[in-house]
Amino acid sequence: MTSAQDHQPLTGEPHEVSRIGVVLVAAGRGERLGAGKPKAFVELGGRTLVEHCLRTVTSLPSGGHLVIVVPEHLAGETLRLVAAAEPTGANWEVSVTPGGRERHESVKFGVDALPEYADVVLVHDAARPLTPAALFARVTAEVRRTTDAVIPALPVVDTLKRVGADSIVHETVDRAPLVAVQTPQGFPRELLAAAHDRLGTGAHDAADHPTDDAEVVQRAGGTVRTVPGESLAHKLTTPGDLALLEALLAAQNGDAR
Ligand SMILES: Nc1ccn([C@@H]2O[C@H](COP(=O)(O)OP(=O)(O)OP(=O)(O)O)[C@@H](O)[C@H]2O)c(=O)n1
Ligand SMILES: C[C@](O)(CO)[C@H](O)COP(=O)(O)O
Repeated sequence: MTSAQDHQPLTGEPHEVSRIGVVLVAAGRGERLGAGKPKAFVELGGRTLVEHCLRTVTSLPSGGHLVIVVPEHLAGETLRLVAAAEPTGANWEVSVTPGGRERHESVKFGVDALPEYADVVLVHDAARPLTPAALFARVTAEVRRTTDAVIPALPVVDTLKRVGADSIVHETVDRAPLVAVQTPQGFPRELLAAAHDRLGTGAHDAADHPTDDAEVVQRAGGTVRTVPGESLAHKLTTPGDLALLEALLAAQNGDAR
């Protein structure tokens, strides 16, 4: 496992140095959205979330391998979406693999499906369909510079309160050291793979599920750094987020005209 202390540059043959692995996790059920279908296959501006992410990732000039992790029964549909996607000219291979019951299992299956050459791996939620390509590039550059785990983060802007089960406010929480984190989260491949191997895919107590890969790496002793996140990387979780993302997309399209 690449430890946090190693700090060796990630090098290899010239062709291999720049190509990355991206795991797009899209195998969730989308229960909080309640759209009647898995969230990653919901449409935003006429395209599924999977298609939005596919277009962004395959526009990245590094090239590499994108593995899309989906519910098993939607693997065929996903392959059709990939086949129908406009070519980007970048050097990307795309594959599709079935996910697991929990997010961390889906990530592990995705990492296992990547080719050997992918020495840097980005894990991205399909639920963040408008994430700009610049954020993928920012995270990748910081992983290569530091050989640590790197996650995008935004400052928390609301006043925060700790509330009891009785709805009574107990205290105001100092927000200064708190951030809200996003994806893509980037890792030296060996660090991520070893941390997921250590966690395993067996049944875990629901309260003990890591909600992101940075947590998986931290549990294995790795260092996690932050880079500035992007408001466009907003996550689709509830129906209210869909309206917000539609508005962001419309503003983006308006800007492009
Ligand atoms: N077993 C799972 C669970 C989640 N995900 C993916 O992880 C990302 C973040 O998860 P979340 O927003 O929690 O999505 P869902 O699990 O689909 O949502 P919910 O918890 O509301 O069911 C999503 O892109 C989702 O598709 C996954 O690939 N496999
Ligand atoms: C990974 C993640 O997107 C980071 O913000 C997020 O933690 C996953 O979704 P959840 O809503 O926390 O399950």
